[in-house]
Amino acid sequence: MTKQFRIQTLNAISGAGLSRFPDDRYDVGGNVTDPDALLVRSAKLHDAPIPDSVLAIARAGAGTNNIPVDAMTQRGIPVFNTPGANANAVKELVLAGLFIASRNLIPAARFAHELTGDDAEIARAVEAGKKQFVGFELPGRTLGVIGLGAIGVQVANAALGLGLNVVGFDPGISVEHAWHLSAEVERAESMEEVFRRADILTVHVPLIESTRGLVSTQRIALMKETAVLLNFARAEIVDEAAVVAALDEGTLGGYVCDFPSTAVHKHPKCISLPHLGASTKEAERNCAVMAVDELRGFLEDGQVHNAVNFPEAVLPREPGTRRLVIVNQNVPNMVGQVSTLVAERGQNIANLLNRSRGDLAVTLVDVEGELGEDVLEQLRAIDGVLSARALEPAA
Ligand SMILES: NC(=O)c1ccc[n+]([C@@H]2O[C@H](COP(=O)([O-])OP(=O)(O)OC[C@H]3O[C@@H](n4cnc5c(N)ncnc54)[C@H](O)[C@@H]3O)[C@@H](O)[C@H]2O)c1
Ligand SMILES: O=C(O)CC[C@@H](O)C(=O)O
Repeated sequence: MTKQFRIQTLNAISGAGLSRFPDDRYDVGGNVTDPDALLVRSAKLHDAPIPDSVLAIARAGAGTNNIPVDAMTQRGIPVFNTPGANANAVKELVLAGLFIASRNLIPAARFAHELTGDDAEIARAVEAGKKQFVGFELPGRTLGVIGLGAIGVQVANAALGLGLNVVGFDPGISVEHAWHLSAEVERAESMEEVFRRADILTVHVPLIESTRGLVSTQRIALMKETAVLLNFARAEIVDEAAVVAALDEGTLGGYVCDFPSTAVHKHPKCISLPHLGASTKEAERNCAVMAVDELRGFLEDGQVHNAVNFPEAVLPREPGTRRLVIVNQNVPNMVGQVSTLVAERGQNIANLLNRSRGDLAVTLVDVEGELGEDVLEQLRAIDGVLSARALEPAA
């Protein structure tokens, strides 16, 4: 039996999320063809053809740099992500990164793993060898945080609890995140100030053109020679060649990241983890649940919540009405043309919402009576309309 919606998953997605797609109406899986929506984690979509059937894409995670967002915007396709859903998991790994760096835990564990002999020989080797792993304590040191969004705020607040001084920089901090940031976090006047002052510096910005290579040769040159750089955001935010050069020259103390590469994974002053930031059961569940709910909201009701390229557009369904979901360019007279078209058919509009963001707008129109393919064709023919769908009355 053909089901109403088809969802193609391009990564392993937590069953806690997938089970929220009602089985009688959704076909879900990796082999689904002609999908209405794609559900991904880190799968790279830039070079993959995205079928014409796709109405929406959801990223079960924070970063959307693996998705061609601008091209999707041109096609009128919303790209959803799951803000904050994995922030605690990343915060915990960043804290682990702090301890890994401050106490030389990975080389120390490697040393212990390699010990040979009986217990007495091991005990002697331990006492002789441990001096090479002497670390430092955190209270009184300064953590620099660049990017105070869902993750950066949690990292900053937790670091205060460990006795660190925290200095942060984020010129675009949201009101919501500012509310959650401790007043004890000092606000830096510039990014360079953070690089200069940090004993440990951590980056929590998205990978976009303006943040690519943000940790550059010039900025690393501002850092203390003993400073440690943490990168649990994206590999490309850091100029790896510059980091390796600074580590080799002794002008940077260490690099802990979530992104192994040929440049760093075997370097004696680098620790890299295999992109584990969001890999907890809790984060995988939170992200999957949020992403599935966002897709269902859009497919079933035309609602837009947490899209990175679309305006928020949330309008409860008007009982008994059919809903037009129109994605259009944000230009004058779109709503006028849509409502005229409906009125000329002698149909009443029970409710209407028009929301815009940049060059794009979403128009939801709840209409009394039938809506056939003819009205959709007329809507799609309006200059500036990118897509139009009609939804049956809500169950
Ligand atoms: N390692 C992992 O598994 C993992 C998991 C989750 C997120 N991430 C990465 O971490 C990034 C941040 O996640 P988040 O949930 O905190 O996102 P977020 O959107 O809540 O926060 C990002 C913050 O960065 C700020 N920012 C942007 N450009 C900046 C700049 N040039 N200087 C200073 N601040 C800037 C923004 O204003 C925003 O407040 C994601 O985009 C993703 O790439 C990695
Ligand atoms: O899905 C993952 O494992 C990683 C997700 C992470 O990189 C993100 O941006 O949220």
